Amino acid sequence: MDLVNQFVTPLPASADMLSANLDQLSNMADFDPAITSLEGRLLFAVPKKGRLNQAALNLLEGADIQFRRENRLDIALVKNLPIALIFLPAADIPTFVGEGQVDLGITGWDQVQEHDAKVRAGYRARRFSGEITIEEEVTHNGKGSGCETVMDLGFGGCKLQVQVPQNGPYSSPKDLVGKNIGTSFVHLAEKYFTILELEMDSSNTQAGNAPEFSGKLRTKIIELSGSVEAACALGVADGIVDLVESGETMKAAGLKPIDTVVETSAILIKSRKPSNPELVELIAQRIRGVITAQRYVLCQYNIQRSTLAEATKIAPGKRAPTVTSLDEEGWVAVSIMVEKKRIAPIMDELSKIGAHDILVLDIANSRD
Ligand SMILES: Nc1ncnc2c1ncn2[C@@H]1O[C@H](COP(=O)(O)OP(=O)(O)OP(=O)(O)O)[C@@H](O)[C@H]1O
Ligand SMILES: O=P(O)(O)OC[C@H]1O[C@H](OP(=O)(O)OP(=O)(O)O)[C@H](O)[C@@H]1O
Repeated sequence: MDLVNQFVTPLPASADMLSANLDQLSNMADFDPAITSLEGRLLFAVPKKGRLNQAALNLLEGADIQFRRENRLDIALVKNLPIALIFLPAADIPTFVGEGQVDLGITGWDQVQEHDAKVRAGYRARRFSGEITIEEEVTHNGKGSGCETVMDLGFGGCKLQVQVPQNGPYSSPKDLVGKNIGTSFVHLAEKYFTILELEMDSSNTQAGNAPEFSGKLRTKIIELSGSVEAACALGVADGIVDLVESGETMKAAGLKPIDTVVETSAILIKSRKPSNPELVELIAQRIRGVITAQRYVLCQYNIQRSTLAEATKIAPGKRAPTVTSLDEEGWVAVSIMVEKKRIAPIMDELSKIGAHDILVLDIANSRD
């Protein structure tokens, strides 16, 4: 499979690295083409560093995807399944998956949206003559990226927000039109301000004023690769578009949010035509099982049969409770799956209505 030579959009920098890694792999002393070749393997991209890396590796472990990663190699062959893991920056994964060079990937929804906005930017540039409608911009939401979302992975949650200095002159996104915006998400920021400018111009037209939309974005988007929050204080930008999780970085930089561009979390994505759809489905099932196991606990308790209906109302279980008779007249044992975050108040309430011997057990793995 040619991993690096078939890109439609400009090649991400990580493509060169992959090419070198493939050469290294085939030069390894114990190279055995039968087990070391990428041929016939499903290619699965995993964030090589950053916020999503560890949680993604934990998911692979939970799904029993076993691999050994050679020192400094960004390709690892899976021992127990016909899969090769490709370690890439989270930002490049939608490009590789979207163009079908890689079958599956773990990345952030924000990165998929950014890639989509980048693909879309070419179209916008061609038609940037006032013809683009707001509806076209708004409804075109992730469709051009070439990636399909398989599932939300439930970690890496944060928001991409428009931020301005707390004590500055700006209070609404409209105040930033025509100003300088610092961001690493240049294409999403460009899309956001395109929509905003179109909306402002169309309401100007409705108010009888001449439309200002000249066919060129008036807001200047400045690309920054990190420490974006410093841009306002340093006089580089009037506002920024950056990720916010706890809000600590934003506050420390004296900034406040004035709008949210995208709410994001980590997702599993697949290409439109994966090389082995059955294996994609198997991996998706295993990952779903791991996520369910992480989210739920198993709760067991004993209760009088006459109170069972009331207890079931408090905690109905994921599908329905498993009820077994106890070797004691009028008593039953109940077993249910409960979301971890709700278990404490549920135990309180069950106890209040007369449940005994309430036990909570971790779930190691699960399958729907
Ligand atoms: N607090 C957070 N800040 C940044 N990203 C986060 C955060 N929480 C979750 N993420 C997710 O992690 C993804 C990767 O971000 P991260 O900055 O870790 O990547 P990276 O590959 O190390 O990039 P960089 O080299 O720019 O730091 C983001 O696109 C986002 O989906
Ligand atoms: O809301 P918080 O919990 O403070 O997290 C948000 C910060 O985390 C990210 O930066 P990161 O630490 O990944 O470094 P970077 O600035 O180099 O991107 C992001 O760009 C924010 O600066």
